[in-house]
Amino acid sequence: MRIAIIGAGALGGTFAALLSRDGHDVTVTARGAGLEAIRDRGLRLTGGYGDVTAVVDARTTLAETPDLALVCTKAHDARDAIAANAAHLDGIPVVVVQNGLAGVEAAEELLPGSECFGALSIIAANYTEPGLVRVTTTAATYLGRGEGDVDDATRALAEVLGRAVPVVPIANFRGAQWTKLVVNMLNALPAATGLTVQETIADPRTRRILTALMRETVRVGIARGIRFGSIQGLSDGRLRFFAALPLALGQLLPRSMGVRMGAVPNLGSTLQSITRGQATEVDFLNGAVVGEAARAGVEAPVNAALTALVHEVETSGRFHSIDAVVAAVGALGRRQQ
Ligand SMILES: NC(=O)C1=CN([C@@H]2O[C@H](COP(=O)(O)OP(=O)(O)OC[C@H]3O[C@@H](n4cnc5c(N)ncnc54)[C@H](OP(=O)(O)O)[C@@H]3O)[C@@H](O)[C@H]2O)C=CC1
Ligand SMILES: CC(C)(CO)C(=O)C(=O)O
Repeated sequence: MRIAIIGAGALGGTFAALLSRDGHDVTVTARGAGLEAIRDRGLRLTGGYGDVTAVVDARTTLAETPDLALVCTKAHDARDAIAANAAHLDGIPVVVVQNGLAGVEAAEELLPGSECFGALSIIAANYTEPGLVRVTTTAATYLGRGEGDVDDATRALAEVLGRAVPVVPIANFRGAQWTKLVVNMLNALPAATGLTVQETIADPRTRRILTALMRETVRVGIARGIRFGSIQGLSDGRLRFFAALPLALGQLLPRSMGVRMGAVPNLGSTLQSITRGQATEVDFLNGAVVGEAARAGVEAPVNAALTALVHEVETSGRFHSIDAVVAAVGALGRRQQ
């Protein structure tokens, strides 16, 4: 199959290399140093899925219409990247591989002739240097669309992609985006402090704030009438139970996520943007929780505080100490026993 990957960074690079290894004819779009490196040395993947050097067609925008495309940019770059390639994307199936709640709707709006799907990946991939990606945790990617059952098109697509990388078709994709949003509460604290995800879970002070972030997100989802979709053992029932627990007990949730993630240090995709001096997706993650809370007429103070802290790091280039983060959000967390 001719498959295009729009945005060959950490996850896009992972999918491009693994789909190329599976025999597909892969084109990637990239820019700057990434584009140069992929053209010069191929797309290099290392870590959990083995070592692959994929020779792929790399360009700034597509020159031909592929059979299938995966949009793998960060959320804030997705609209521009889709628009720049719309002439060759509109009409073909498009999978938006993206965290947050907004990705699939944006693609549907910009590509009215396409069938659009969403993919929620639990893979942890580190864009180590231009053109080089290291997979630090292997895990499933969940594919779906809408709120209903798995349809035939989703099942067929999952089968094609699943030959290259583990892909699970899921029902209630919309609800699963919310479940992934809860998982992505792992991202902001590393971006605010420079700690890895594992260090964030290990430290009792950051783990407590992380639990408060996750619990607040589930409570906002409930206030918005969301039925959480099942991914990675997290179901609607389990999340509702978690949201009712006191913070001390709720900490079992991030702890179990840390165990699944394993020991290879994971920066998370938001801290990776910071280390590259780029804008982050925080407005689409913690910021989205704040926006959804406002729509439900409730508050999300811990998510609001973390959104502000990450924006401060984006601007100053300096991480906050754990003590400073505790001072900024600790009082909020303590109020929410
Ligand atoms: N990394 C991970 O482990 C995981 C990430 N995710 C999610 O997957 C999505 C992608 O994240 P991730 O792979 O980490 O992001 P990256 O920033 O590593 O990769 C995105 C790539 O897209 C490129 N890009 C952006 N706009 C364009 C454009 N217009 N044309 C061509 N290339 C473009 C970027 O280039 P440049 O470098 O120049 O900005 C970058 O290389 C996010 O929503 C993230 O939250 C989900 C699970 C795990
Ligand atoms: C699952 C996790 C936390 C993997 O790193 C992720 O989605 C991200 O980094 O954005």
